[in-house]
Amino acid sequence: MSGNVLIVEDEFIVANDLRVVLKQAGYKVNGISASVEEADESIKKQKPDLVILDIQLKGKLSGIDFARTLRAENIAFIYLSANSSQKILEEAKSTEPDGFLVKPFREKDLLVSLDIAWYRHTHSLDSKLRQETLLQKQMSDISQEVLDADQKLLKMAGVIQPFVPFDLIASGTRPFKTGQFNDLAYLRIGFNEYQFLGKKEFATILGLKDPALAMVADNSPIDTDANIYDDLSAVEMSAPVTLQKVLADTFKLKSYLVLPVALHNGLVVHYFFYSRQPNAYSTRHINLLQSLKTHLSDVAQTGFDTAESPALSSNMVQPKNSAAIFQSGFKGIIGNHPLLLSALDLTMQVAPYTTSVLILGESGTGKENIARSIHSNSPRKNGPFVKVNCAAIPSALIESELFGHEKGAFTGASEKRKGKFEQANDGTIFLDEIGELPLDMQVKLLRVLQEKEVEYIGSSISKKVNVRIIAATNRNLEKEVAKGTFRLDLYYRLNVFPITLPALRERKSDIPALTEFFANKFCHEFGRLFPGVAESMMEGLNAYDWPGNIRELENVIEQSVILNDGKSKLELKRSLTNKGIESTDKLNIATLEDVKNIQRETEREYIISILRKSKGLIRGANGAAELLNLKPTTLESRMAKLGIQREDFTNFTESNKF
Ligand SMILES: Nc1ncnc2c1ncn2[C@@H]1O[C@H](COP(=O)(O)OP(=O)(O)OP(=O)(O)O)[C@@H](O)[C@H]1O
Repeated sequence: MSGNVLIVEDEFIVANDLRVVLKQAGYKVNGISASVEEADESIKKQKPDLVILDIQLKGKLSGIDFARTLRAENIAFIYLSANSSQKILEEAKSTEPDGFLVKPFREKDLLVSLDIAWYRHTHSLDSKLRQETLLQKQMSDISQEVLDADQKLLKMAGVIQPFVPFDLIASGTRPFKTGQFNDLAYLRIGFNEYQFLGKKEFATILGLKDPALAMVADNSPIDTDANIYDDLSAVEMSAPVTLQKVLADTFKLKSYLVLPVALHNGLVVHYFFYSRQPNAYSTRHINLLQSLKTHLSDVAQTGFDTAESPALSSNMVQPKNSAAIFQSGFKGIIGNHPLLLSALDLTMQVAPYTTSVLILGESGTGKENIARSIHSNSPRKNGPFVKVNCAAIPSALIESELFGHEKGAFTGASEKRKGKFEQANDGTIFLDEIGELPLDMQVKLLRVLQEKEVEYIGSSISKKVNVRIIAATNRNLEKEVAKGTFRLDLYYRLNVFPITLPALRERKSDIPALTEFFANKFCHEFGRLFPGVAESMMEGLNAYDWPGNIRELENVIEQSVILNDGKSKLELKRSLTNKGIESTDKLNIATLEDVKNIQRETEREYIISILRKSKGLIRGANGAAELLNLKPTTLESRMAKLGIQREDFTNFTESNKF
């Protein structure tokens, strides 16, 4: 990058040093400001491409305050601070900086940080602009289609969702003429699935007949401008019962945004975007919606240009059985909890671009599935998807594994070998457990990210690669940065587009669908009919906290299927209650491996007890396979996995010990 830089720093010596280094590197320095007031003046006179921003400044306002102005103006900025404490990092992070530099810093670090910041800024800005242009086009197409109002609103909901995420979208004329309730709404029930709510449905769901329905709607505040309500309980105070309050109670909504739009016939239609997240909306959303006002007005024109809405006769879009929610475009991803859907929105938003993605979430939350979805929804889908588990490769081999080696580069390198980056050429590389990468490898990875080329061990020739990078970790990388075990520059480079996956305990409403999905899968795998899940088991699954997330649930269901007799409903074979968690604490369960060990042990004990009954007989009448209703070959392979030997049970007597 070479462009205009503004330095906002109150220590003159540091600021002057920066100016010299930047000039030598070919940047134009717009000026030095020692306070937010000075910096404000400066950006009004000449807009810089990038700002280097000290956190502690002269005057009342800090760099963090100024960062909000820069964000609103879309100017890239890097923080400069003598303090990289967790608290400052957290506060600074909330302003979405393009980089962070800790004083004292080396000249090289400064230049690398500027490069990374510019990359991050232009990439996210570029992709935002591209997407918003596409949104304008889609909205214009929808407004011109010949469709009923409810169908137009449905289509619009689908295209707006990634930009203004909502759980419920509604539109209706305001102010109300009593008796003419004509709101249309869609409740989000899947990634691309919405349930229609018209007058009839509102009346049923809210338990109100028409005059009451219209009265409740009339009680609601009528906004003349776009507005955000962060706290739906505050709305409750302003009127006895409002439509917003009833909707919030019914659908557990926490915040909403309202946008009034004038129609050609003089009526005003209000669009409402409701979210289950508190503080879900900001002026950024309002600005975007304002830019779509013409299309929003055209869309509403169809439905609200006469007194009676044609959509009132519309049918409800039937929700699918909640037990079988497969999200379209996402292979093997089950569930429709709003937190999961938000992560899927981000996945679809970023998929078409080459932007690096960082997937965050506890172990077993489905990070790999998301990485695969990004790849399969990208233009690289026909290219390779190469997974590297950074935690599983011995540190001595990581470099050759990632970048390849020449023949004879080290002892044992008898052949020239391509590294994973080259194998992933024209496709995607998925760096799982990136938090485990040793520091020296982090430097090398940063180089690949910057130069887009790899160097084999034992060779000085670089090779260009065209690879999209997706990284994942279950660690808190900011903490690792503060501890000094993860490089700040690499963190910023990877963190261009973070996607956080919820833990299973945060999306418990998805447990029944996941349970049914896994139970079906394992019954099919073991050649059994699926007899259903016992109510007691479902209660146990819902009450548990799932430290191992979906992977642990999958293991528990597999175990229940194996240990089930194939006729009765599935039962839990070990206690999963929160009491169980206390006891697991006592058992010192710290990792997923500990959880798996307990599961293995339970299964082992159960199979042993059956083998005792059958006196070591596996096949035939009264054999263990029959008692367990398993194929003998399946039982034998489980026994081999669990280290159980049949011979130990032939001539079994009570004195035998295991
Ligand atoms: N939404 C989902 N629906 C159904 N199955 C899922 C879902 N998410 C994950 N799984 C399954 O759960 C298991 C664990 O998922 P995955 O390996 O992607 O997790 P992870 O977060 O990458 O774990 P780790 O951090 O340990 O690498 C896999 O078998 C995966 O197929």
